[in-house]
Amino acid sequence: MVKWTDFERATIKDIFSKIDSGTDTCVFSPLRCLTVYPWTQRYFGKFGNLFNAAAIASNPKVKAHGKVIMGALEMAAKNLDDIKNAYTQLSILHSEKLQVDPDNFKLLADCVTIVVAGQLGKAFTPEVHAAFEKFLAVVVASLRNGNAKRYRAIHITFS
Ligand code: HEM
Repeated sequence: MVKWTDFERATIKDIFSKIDSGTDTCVFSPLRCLTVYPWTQRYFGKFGNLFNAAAIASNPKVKAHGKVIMGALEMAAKNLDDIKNAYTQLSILHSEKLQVDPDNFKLLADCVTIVVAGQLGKAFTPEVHAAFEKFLAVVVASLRNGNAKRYRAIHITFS
């Protein structure tokens, strides 16, 4: 079980109170991810035009998906003591249905960090960064969990 200090709990809560998931700001993390790591576009065939940074930035489906991702991160922040269980369905969805290479989770998490750092400015101190990095590491590990189960199952089948 992950242990959180009072400072980490307060910091994560504070960050989500400062990020307004109703605004365009939360859109920047998938936008950045799809632009900087273009291979991630392959999972979003249904999203239409992702041809270049301008197309990605003006794509309404990317915008909507940014809010969906921030919603999932807020859900993790509200379930700090059991993110793994809170993410069970999401993890299975990404592993079994969407078949996302789990290495991509860390890339998106890094994009979220950059966006949050930009929004918080000077308030994003090294200590705040460390707390948020730990939070995202737990989110990424919880999302990877479905894959771990899948590969264990494959291993059992073939051994
Ligand atoms: C911090 C990491 C991530 C979080 C919190 C997250 C969260 C979510 C959520 C909440 C959904 C909607 C699930 C539903 O409809 O029930 C979703 C869908 C999806 N995610 Fe992720 N995701 C993450 C990373 C990624 C990455 C790295 C990729 C691919 C590179 C990806 C690809 C997708 C795709 C293709 C969908 C379906 C989109 C659609 O058809 O509307 N996700 N994700």
